[in-house]
Formats: sequence, C-alpha cells, structure tokens
Amino acid sequence: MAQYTRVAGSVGLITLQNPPVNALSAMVRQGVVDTMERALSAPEVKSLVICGQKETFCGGADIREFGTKMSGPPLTPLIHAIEASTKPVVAAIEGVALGQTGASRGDSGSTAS
Ligand SMILES: CCCCCC/C=C/CC(=O)SCCNC(=O)CCNC(=O)[C@H](O)C(C)(C)COP(=O)(O)OP(=O)(O)OC[C@H]1O[C@@H](n2cnc3c(N)ncnc32)[C@H](O)[C@@H]1OP(=O)(O)O
Repeated sequence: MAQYTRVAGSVGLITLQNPPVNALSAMVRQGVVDTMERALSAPEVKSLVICGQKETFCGGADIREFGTKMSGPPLTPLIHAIEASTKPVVAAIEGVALGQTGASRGDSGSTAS
C-alpha cells in the first residue's frame, strides 16, 4: 500500500509500504495513484514527497507477482501522472532504489520531477 500523511502543513507525504523492500506491487501502485489524486485535489497541499520506509526506497517490481496475472494500474501511466503533476513531486531516496529505468544504492538524497 501507500500511506498518505500531511507534514509541515503543506507537504503531502506518500510512503511506499510493502515489506521487505517496498516493491511496486499492484496494491502499492494503486496506493500511489489514490494518494496522488488525494494530494493533488487538496488545496492546502502545495508539494509532495514520495519515500520508502525502513531505510529502503523501493526494490522495483514485486518479484512475488512474477508469473501471476497482471493486476492493478500499469507503471508507465503512473510515472506520467507524477511527471505531469501540477504540484512539485520530490522522491526522498534512502537505500535501494530499483526499477524500470535504472538502479542505485545510495545513502540518502532526492530527485525532483
Ligand atoms: C506493471 C508492473 C510492474 C511494475 C514495475 C515495473 C518493472 C520494473 C522492472 C524492475 O523493477 S526489475 C527489478 C525487480 N527487482 C529486483 O529484481 C530486485 C531483486 N532484489 C534485490 O536485488 C535485492 O534483494 C535487494 C532489493 C537489493 C535487497 O538486497 P538485500 O541483500 O538487502 O536483501 P535480500 O536478502 O536480497 O532480500 C531481502 C528480502 O526481500 C525480498 N525481496 C527482494 N527484492 C524483492 C522484490 N523486488 N519484490 C519482493 N520481495 C523482494 C527477498 O526475497 C528477501 O525476502 P526474504 O523473505 O527475507 O527471503
């Protein structure tokens, strides 16, 4: 899933939650879609941060779903929705960040779209 909270008054925080590595399962992708919509429609939210939990950003595709029937929202439209956001979206990356366009393992940092 993806948990939505509001911090510092105007920042929407979307936390990827899928132990052990916050992989992009169908539920996580749906959670990001839902929480993005919620944050974008909230006038008090001026910017968004997407983060992982427990010192891991994201392990990429959820390997437990390999070989099963695809469900949930596809990834590419989700990425496009984030890139087209009317509010700035920052990824707060800690630890592993794996996925469609590359992989990294770092200490901490952030990228913006
Ligand atoms: C439209 C649907 C698809 C959306 C996604 C789009 C597709 C993008 C392409 C990709 O994302 S390809 C990349 C897929 N990811 C991987 O192949 C990651 C494989 N895992 C690793 O490389 C490592 O496990 C790690 C993430 C670097 C962590 O290494 P570490 O040494 O810290 O821990 P491990 O002992 O290896 O693993 C711990 C624990 O986590 C489980 N696990 C690891 N990766 C995943 C994953 N991607 N999904 C689900 N579970 C994962 C691993 O099985 C271990 O579990 P255990 O129960 O403790 O044995």
